[in-house]
Amino acid sequence: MAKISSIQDLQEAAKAKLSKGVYDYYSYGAMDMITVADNSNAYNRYQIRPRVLRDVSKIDTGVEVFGKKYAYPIFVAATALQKLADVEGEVASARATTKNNLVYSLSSISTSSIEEVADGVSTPNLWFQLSVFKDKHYNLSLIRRAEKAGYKAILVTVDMPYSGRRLPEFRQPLTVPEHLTLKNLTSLGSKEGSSEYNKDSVYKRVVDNINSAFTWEDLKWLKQQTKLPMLAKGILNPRDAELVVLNGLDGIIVSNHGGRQLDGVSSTIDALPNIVDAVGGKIPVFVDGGIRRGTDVFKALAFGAQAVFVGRPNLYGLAYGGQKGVELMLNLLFKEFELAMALAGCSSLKDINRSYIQQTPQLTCKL
Ligand SMILES: Cc1cc2nc3c(=O)[nH]c(=O)nc-3n(C[C@H](O)[C@H](O)[C@H](O)COP(=O)(O)O)c2cc1C
Ligand SMILES: CCCCCCC(=O)C(=O)O
Repeated sequence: MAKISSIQDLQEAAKAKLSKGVYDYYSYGAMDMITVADNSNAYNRYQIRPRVLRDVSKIDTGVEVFGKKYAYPIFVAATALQKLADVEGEVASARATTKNNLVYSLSSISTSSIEEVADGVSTPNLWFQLSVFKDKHYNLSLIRRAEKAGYKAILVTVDMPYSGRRLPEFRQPLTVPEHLTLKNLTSLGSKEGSSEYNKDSVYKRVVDNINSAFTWEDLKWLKQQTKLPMLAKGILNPRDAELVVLNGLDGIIVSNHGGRQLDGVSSTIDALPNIVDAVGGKIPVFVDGGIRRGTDVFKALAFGAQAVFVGRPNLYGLAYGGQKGVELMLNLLFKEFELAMALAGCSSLKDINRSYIQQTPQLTCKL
C-alpha cells in the first residue's frame, strides 16, 4: 500500500489486517448507519472563512483543561476491547497518546485493567470512562480504583441505557478469544471471586449489568462521591446540557457514541453550537464523532469545543501498527490541524471562533 497519508488510508490498512468480525465491531454503527455517515459528512456542511496577512510563522496548539496544559486539543475517546486490535491493546494506545501530552480515556470495558494502563504510561494523562452498572457499589469501586491509580477525571457514559442495535453483532454476536478478559469487570454481576459469567459472551456480561434505570438524581449522587472532575459523555440535547450544569458536573462531551446507539440522531457537530450556547461557558464542552481531519478539529473548536476526542481512528492506528500506529494517526491529525490553523490565519487556539465558520450555502441559482 502507498504511504499512509490520511485517517482514511489508516482505516483501509486496518481493514486489511483485522478479521471481518473485529473490523465490523469497530467500524459499524446502529441500524442503517445514517448517523455514522452524518457525523463525518456534517463537517462538509460547514466552511472555514480564513483570514489572511496574519503572522502564522509560529502556531501554538496548546490547550488548558481543568488546570492542565495539553499539546493539542485532540484527545482519545474511550473504546472497548482494544486487544482485539493489538496484543498490547489499551496500554499501547495510552502510551502513544500520553507520550504526546494528550488525554487518553480508558473504557470500563477494556481488555487491560485500570492499573495496568496507569502503570504502563510515564505521563498519567488518563481519564476513566465509567459505564454505569446496576450495582452502585461496583460503580464506586471502579471510581476508587481510578482515583488510586492516578486518573485525572471520570467520564460517565449517559447514552447507553441499552446497547444500540448494530446489525453485524445482531446477526453474529462478537466472539472474543478466550485469553482476553474484561480486566476491570472480572467480578461484575457475580458474587465476589465467582466466575459465573466467564463462559458467556462479553456482551451478555455487560448488557445484563448495565443500569437502564440510571437518572439525573443518580448522576448527581455519583458526582458527590469523588473529588475528580466528572463529565457527562453522550449529550446531544441543550436541555440536558443545562441539567449537567445544574447537577454540578464539570464538563460535557457532545457525543452520539460514534453513531452506535440510536440511529438517526443529530450529528455531533450539528448539535454542538446549541449546547455550547446553553452551557454559556460555565463548564467546558468537548465533542466526538466523525472527526477524521485537521479541518474537522478546527471547525469543532470554532463552534466552541474546548477539545475533540477521536474513537475509531485510535483503533485503526492500533490495528495497523500498535503504539507506533496510534502515534502515526495522531501525527497526521496534528499536522493537518496545524496547517488548518495557519492557513485560516490563527496562530493560537484563542484566535479560533465562530467568525471563522459558515454554513455551506445552498445553491439557489438556476443551472
Ligand atoms: C468499537 C467502539 C467501542 C466503543 N466503546 C465505548 C465504551 O466502552 N464506552 C464509551 O463510552 N464509548 C465507547 N465508544 C464510543 C466512543 O467513546 C466515541 O464516542 C466514538 O467512538 C466517537 O466517534 P468516532 O469513532 O467516529 O471518533 C466506542 C466506540 C467504538 C467505535
Ligand atoms: C452494553 C453493550 C456493550 C457495549 C460495549 C462498548 C461500547 O460502548 C460500544 O459502543 O461497543
